[in-house]
Amino acid sequence: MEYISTRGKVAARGFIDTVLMGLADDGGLMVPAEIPVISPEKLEEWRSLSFQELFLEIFSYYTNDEIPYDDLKKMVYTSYGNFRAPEVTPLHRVNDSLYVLELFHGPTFAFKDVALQFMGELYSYIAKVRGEIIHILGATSGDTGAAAIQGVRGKEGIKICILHPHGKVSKVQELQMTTVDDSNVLNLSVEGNFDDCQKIIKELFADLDFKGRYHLRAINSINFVRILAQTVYYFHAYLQLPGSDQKKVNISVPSGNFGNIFSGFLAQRMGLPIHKLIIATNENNILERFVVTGEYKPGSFTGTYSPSMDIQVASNFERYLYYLLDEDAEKLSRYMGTLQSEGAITVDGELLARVQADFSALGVKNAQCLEIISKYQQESGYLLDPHTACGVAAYEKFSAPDEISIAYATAHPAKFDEAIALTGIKQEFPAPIAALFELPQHQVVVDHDKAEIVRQLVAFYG
Ligand SMILES: Cc1ncc(COP(=O)(O)O)c(C=O)c1O
Ligand SMILES: N[C@@H](CCOP(=O)(O)O)C(=O)O
Repeated sequence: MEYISTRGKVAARGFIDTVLMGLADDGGLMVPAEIPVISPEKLEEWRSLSFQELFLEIFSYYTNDEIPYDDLKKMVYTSYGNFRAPEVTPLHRVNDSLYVLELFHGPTFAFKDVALQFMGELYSYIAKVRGEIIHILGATSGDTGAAAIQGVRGKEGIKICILHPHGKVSKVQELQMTTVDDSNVLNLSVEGNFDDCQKIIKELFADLDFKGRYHLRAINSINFVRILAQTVYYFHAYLQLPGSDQKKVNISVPSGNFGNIFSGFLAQRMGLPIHKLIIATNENNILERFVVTGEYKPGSFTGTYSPSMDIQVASNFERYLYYLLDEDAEKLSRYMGTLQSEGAITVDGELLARVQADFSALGVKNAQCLEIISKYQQESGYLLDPHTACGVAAYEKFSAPDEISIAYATAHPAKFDEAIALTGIKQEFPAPIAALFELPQHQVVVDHDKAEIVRQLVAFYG
């Protein structure tokens, strides 16, 4: 398997070089040159596999044996050994037509742990085997940062710096990141929003001299391995679901940076028979507007009860656009140029019809988010986090009687008690979360100023 850039201007790379490159050197995103297709017979064989076994099967199509099987197996079993559920990502039945896939049983109680526990092991392996220096630079609206730090804290040969928007992450998210006192971790708390943080790190990755000199590596979903690791639970969820061989199966995905839903799009292209892929967003509804009208136009930033999805510029949208444009890198580059120069792009006619066949989308208002949390708590005793509640609201809008839906529970409700408390529901924090409130915090608050951030990075990476 070779990997190429959506913008078509980097030479094809292997698996490990693609991981190390992160953002493609031409400013695009790396994608597999060809998506492997899994036959229905093979899928049936996979029904009995554990999460870890499925992971190894799926990765075998992508890694070109650059990592010996036993080494990969060891990394996979280590990554998921500390999850609190033996199934890693268990399915919870809410009612006959709705299941919730609990993606929050990892160390930081959010879906990011699934890919980032593995990426921590992978980077550590690459540092040892290839002698590569791994200086991770990431941006977060709260969950990626916590999970990435947890995945690499204290690991030899790795340093990690995470930018988060100051005061715009939940208290638990902030504590998860800033109470880590390992010397290989730097938290920069940026006066700005997530889009500002993401813009700065993308500019630094695009500065090839800076990227090379300081060995910058990506953990955000611009890195293809994040996307690939997330496809595993699409397969696992579908194959675990009772009745998935008889009924149409929809998957509703709380979405912000478009990474999780893009993993679903990839799984679908690999042959997983997902019926509707549903994009659930909040009041930052750029993705809903795109699916409904064809216009992709970052708007003004709104703070919501689901802060991890407070994103206007969705990184992986470029990967989707590349496939929508039939893998035409020149056309894609023109569209991205227009987005840059005019602040918006529009698709219409046959292209828009294809977008609407690929996705359904709903932007959920704050009030509806809280109503859904209260409703499901009262009706079934199941407490949804605010992001998951957006996914459940979208399931309610788009599911038909002959279908089963899986809504992704992307975080544990304890991470977002500020919103849960507004419903009047009192929750008990799991012990590892409660313990965070006793620990000292380590972070540097910086202005939204690239030069200042660069000074911090140079001092940290050395
Ligand atoms: C809890 C939660 N739900 C949903 C999302 C959105 O996922 P994505 O950015 O992959 O679209 C995020 C952030 O990524 C998140 O942390
Ligand atoms: N919601 C995310 C934003 C970053 O997304 P990523 O998937 O590109 O890492 C977060 O929690 O930080």
